[in-house]
Amino acid sequence: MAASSQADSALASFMEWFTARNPGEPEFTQAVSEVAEVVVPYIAAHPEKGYAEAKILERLTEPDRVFMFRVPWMDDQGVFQVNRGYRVQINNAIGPYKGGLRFHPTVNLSVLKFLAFEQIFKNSLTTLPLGAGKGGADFDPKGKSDAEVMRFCQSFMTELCKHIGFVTDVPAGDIGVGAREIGYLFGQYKRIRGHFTGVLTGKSLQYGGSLIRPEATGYGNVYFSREAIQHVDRSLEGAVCSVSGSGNVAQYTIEKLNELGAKVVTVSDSSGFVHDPEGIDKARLAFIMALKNERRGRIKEYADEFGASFHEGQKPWGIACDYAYPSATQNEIDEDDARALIENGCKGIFEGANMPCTHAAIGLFQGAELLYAPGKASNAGGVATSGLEMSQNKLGLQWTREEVDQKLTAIMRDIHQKCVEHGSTDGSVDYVKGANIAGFEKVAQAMMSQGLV
Ligand SMILES: NC(=O)C1=CN([C@@H]2O[C@H](COP(=O)(O)OP(=O)(O)OC[C@H]3O[C@@H](n4cnc5c(N)ncnc54)[C@H](OP(=O)(O)O)[C@@H]3O)[C@@H](O)[C@H]2O)C=CC1
Ligand SMILES: O=C(O)CCC(=O)C(=O)O
Repeated sequence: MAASSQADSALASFMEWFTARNPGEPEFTQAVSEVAEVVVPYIAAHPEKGYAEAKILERLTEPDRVFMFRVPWMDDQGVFQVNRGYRVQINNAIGPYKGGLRFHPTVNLSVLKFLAFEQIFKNSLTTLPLGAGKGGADFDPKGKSDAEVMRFCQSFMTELCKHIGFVTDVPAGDIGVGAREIGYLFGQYKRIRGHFTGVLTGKSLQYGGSLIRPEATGYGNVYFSREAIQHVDRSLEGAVCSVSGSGNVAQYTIEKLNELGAKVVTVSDSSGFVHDPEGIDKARLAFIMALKNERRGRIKEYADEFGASFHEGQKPWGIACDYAYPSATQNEIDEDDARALIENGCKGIFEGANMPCTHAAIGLFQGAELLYAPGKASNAGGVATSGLEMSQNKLGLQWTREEVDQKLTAIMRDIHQKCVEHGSTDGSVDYVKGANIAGFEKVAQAMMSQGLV
């Protein structure tokens, strides 16, 4: 059999095995098939490494363990409430389990397994000793009082604290989990275990947090995009950019794009998007930060304040831009959105969110030969800076803003370089291939060295 048809049949049989084991898990299946399309042929092309016999990819898709637990709490009216909490510990070959917690009504096992799986490759790319995990709950912090969020976090941590620790599993934030939630979670961990350790990252500065961690995912994505754009001899200076979301990642993506001379014309939340052709400058971004981080309001208020247009229930991808930075949630760019971006002259997509593009959308981007960077490479700056927070906690030191930013910049440059090294053919870079192979190799080698565990 020719090598390519051998690889095709290996891929088909791997995906048949995988889907039979994970029925009804569409997000997890999507994330695994994207990786398998690259990694199965790579394994087949390198029989000398022994990865097929050692079933490395099969083992990577089977979490080490999954915790699922009841989270009972009381609302402000004195009514009992029950949510479901999770922690997926998927792989610790290169370091303690590491990855965020998501509080959102759509959280389920498929979503968390996809996020944990992506985290394996992302964390490997950071160059730091970080294994992979993800967790969360189907709890919606929106519309809840601070007291309700605190009671929920305390109940969630009362169970979670049995399974995490500074050298075993170090969670952080994700959608719906920011500085407020991390504070309540850390307080409850310390109260129950009596340990003041860096068991969570994304902590506030007064109790062991790192400078630049809040900024790191957005800044990191922009640093990565700068590398990719320079690699094709272009620049961000003067570029028109579209950003989705208005949470942590979106806010600091906008801040850094402004600093580098680009103009951001969109921002969104789950109720719709705002188009501001004048650009979201520093003052307007400060309004978004106060709106979202303090008043916890809806993005429509931005349109009312600055006379921009608000498009209820819609996504921003029909607006013409040079570069797009999806920074809200999974599958927010489908085939139609991808077509609109391409037709309007978009030259690059840099994923701030995890898996924001559907499989079909990625196919269109790759066919159109624009720059397409998967989140596991481009949004790795957040977890990388969490790794730097862990290092500072171990040393009992706090590095300056400049020191952390320099390390983040170097890490993003290094990740870009690895993508170029593993993803280049005929002068162009396939960032999906580069990120998946580079991320896989390090973990696979560690697993081979550690035997059948
Ligand atoms: N925080 C981090 O360090 C990292 C985050 N990421 C990823 O970045 C993305 C954003 O995370 P983050 O900024 O931290 O989260 P936040 O909770 O701070 O913000 C999330 C933003 O996305 C919007 N959003 C969420 N769900 C949907 C939806 N179904 N449809 C439309 N909009 C939606 C929210 O709107 P609304 O308020 O209306 O719900 C909000 O504007 C996620 O995919 C996350 O996994 C990746 C790496 C690290
Ligand atoms: O900082 C972390 O540990 C996790 C960040 C995260 O959840 C992610 O990279 O998706």
